Amino acid sequence: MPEPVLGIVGTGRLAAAVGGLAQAEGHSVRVYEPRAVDTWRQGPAADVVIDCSAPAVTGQVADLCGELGLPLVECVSALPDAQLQRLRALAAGVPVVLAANLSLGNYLQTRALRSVAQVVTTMARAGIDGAVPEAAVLERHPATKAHRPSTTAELLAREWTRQTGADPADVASLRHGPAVSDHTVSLGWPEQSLVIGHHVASLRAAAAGAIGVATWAVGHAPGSYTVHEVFDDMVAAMARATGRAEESQ
Ligand SMILES: NC(=O)C1=CN([C@@H]2O[C@H](COP(=O)(O)OP(=O)(O)OC[C@H]3O[C@@H](n4cnc5c(N)ncnc54)[C@H](OP(=O)(O)O)[C@@H]3O)[C@@H](O)[C@H]2O)C=CC1
Ligand SMILES: O=C(O)C1=N[C@H](C(=O)O)C[C@H](O)C1
Repeated sequence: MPEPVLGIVGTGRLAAAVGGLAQAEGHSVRVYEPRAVDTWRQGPAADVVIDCSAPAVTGQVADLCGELGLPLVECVSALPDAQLQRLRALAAGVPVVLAANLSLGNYLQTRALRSVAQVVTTMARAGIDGAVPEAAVLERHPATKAHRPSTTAELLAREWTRQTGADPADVASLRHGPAVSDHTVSLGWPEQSLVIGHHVASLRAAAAGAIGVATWAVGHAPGSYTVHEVFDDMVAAMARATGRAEESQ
């Protein structure tokens, strides 16, 4: 099968990082300018769409993908419920990957957090008092970031709650400093603490994930996937290909 043409919606920082890396890796790219929707249906379509724009644009992106049957990698954060519902409806016909954080480090951070949560909840069920620590999430982005908290911070908090049944004590935001982001989960017991942190210095981290996930989405069945489900699937395929036991989730 020929390499898919990657459609990128956006002209900002993330779009530039995805487009720059895609071209450096030899992918064909079509840019969909978010303020020129009337041009989107002109010329040959892409094979998959990577939305790097803004919540105001997501409905039009979903319309395009629905009409042309194109898989969608949705990278925009802080989507309102109405947009998320629109994407769920779209997923009946095409693969839709919800990808609020595309970096490998966030995937590993989330898996590490889940692993810790599973151990301490097992200890708590066995009757060990105080096994489950108090959690807190702190995210930092530059002052230019549009909303707070980041969707990534909300997802880390939700993962902790899902695994332990306890909400983090706080999900806090800091707006200062350089690109791109820091996400820190602090776990505190009275006598000790554990910090699971992830620092991103370049949007190339997200761009690499976006290109891999978009390529995965082409040819996959319609449905709604999280980016971490896609990474799980990729890791399982690598484990099979290298003859190792499949990754346990
Ligand atoms: N999934 C991930 O790993 C990552 C996700 N993100 C998320 O991706 C999104 C984009 O981030 P970033 O590239 O830094 O943002 P930028 O502000 O640099 O770019 C946003 C893009 O959307 C366009 N846009 C914004 N508002 C509108 C509007 N109302 N109508 C039409 N077009 C609009 C902008 O056009 P114009 O310049 O003309 O305003 C620009 O092309 C954010 O939601 C961010 O949180 C960011 C990094 C990583
Ligand atoms: O705006 C950003 O830069 C980022 N936004 C995403 C989020 O809100 O979770 C992911 C990452 O933090 C970069």
